[in-house]
Amino acid sequence: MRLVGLTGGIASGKSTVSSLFKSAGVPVVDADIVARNVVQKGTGGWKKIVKAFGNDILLENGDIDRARLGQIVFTDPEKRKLLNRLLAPNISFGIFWEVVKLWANGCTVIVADIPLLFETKMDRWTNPVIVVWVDPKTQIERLMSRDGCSEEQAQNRINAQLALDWKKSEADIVINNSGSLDDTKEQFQEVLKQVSGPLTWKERMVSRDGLLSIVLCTTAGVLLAKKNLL
Ligand SMILES: CC(C)(COP(=O)(O)OP(=O)(O)OC[C@H]1O[C@@H](n2cnc3c(N)ncnc32)[C@H](O)[C@@H]1O)[C@@H](O)C(=O)NCCC(=O)NCCS
Ligand SMILES: Nc1ncnc2c1ncn2[C@@H]1O[C@H](COP(=O)(O)OP(=O)(O)OP(=O)(O)O)[C@@H](O)[C@H]1O
Repeated sequence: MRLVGLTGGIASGKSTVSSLFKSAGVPVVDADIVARNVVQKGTGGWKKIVKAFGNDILLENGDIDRARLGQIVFTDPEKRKLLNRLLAPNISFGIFWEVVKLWANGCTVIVADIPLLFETKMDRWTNPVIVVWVDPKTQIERLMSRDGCSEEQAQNRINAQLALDWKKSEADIVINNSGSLDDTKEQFQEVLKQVSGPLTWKERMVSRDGLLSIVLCTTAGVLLAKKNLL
């Protein structure tokens, strides 16, 4: 199985590229969705947040007030570290579980869209790593326009992550999303070819069918050896 890492900076275009993967039939695990699910009302993640940040962090219906929590953690690095530390195990396990489900269904190429792939060192699990890059001016403009936030708020969010240029330097594949959507789609076609190329023998071994073959061959080998010995 090939687990492709897809990352970048906030509003650099990860979701845009992951939609292209989905349209091409490649399954995507979305860490932002996992991160939302693990803090649903009553879950372990929700309890940890309420304990650490107090009842003030809740909306009237008991859900986490994401806008409020965002305001806190994107302006206070210590609070952000605390939130990250609390949720990291839940999020990594959630991502792992989504991958296992796809693996069990026989998927051989899976994309993991993880904004904090490098920050959480999850890049160790993925190969290749795709970084969706955008120039700083376009990034801040798109972020402000999508989230309706001020330049200062947008900059705080950008500063909460490792520098996008550094991520670019660590990437196996870079998609430059500073231009038009068509431009990105064109680059994507090349990336898709690379990512869906033939699996290496190691990747074949860890795919579901590869592992099943190993188990079957080993069992057959043991049975044959036993028969010969008797
Ligand atoms: C702070 C929260 C409540 C803000 O919620 P909101 O709905 O406004 O944003 P959303 O979850 O859609 O995230 C938008 C983007 O913000 C960035 N981001 C989110 N959390 C973080 C973080 N802890 N540090 C840096 N950037 C972050 C990512 O690029 C993400 O794609 C929320 O992002 C959260 O709970 N974050 C902690 C969980 C986490 O680490 N998520 C990232 C998954 S790897
Ligand atoms: N090539 C493009 N041209 C114009 N707008 C774009 C392009 N790519 C993305 N956008 C817009 O920029 C915004 C950010 O893109 P997107 O949501 O894909 O980023 P993201 O990296 O997934 O963000 P986040 O880190 O917050 O999850 C969106 O409003 C999207 O529609």
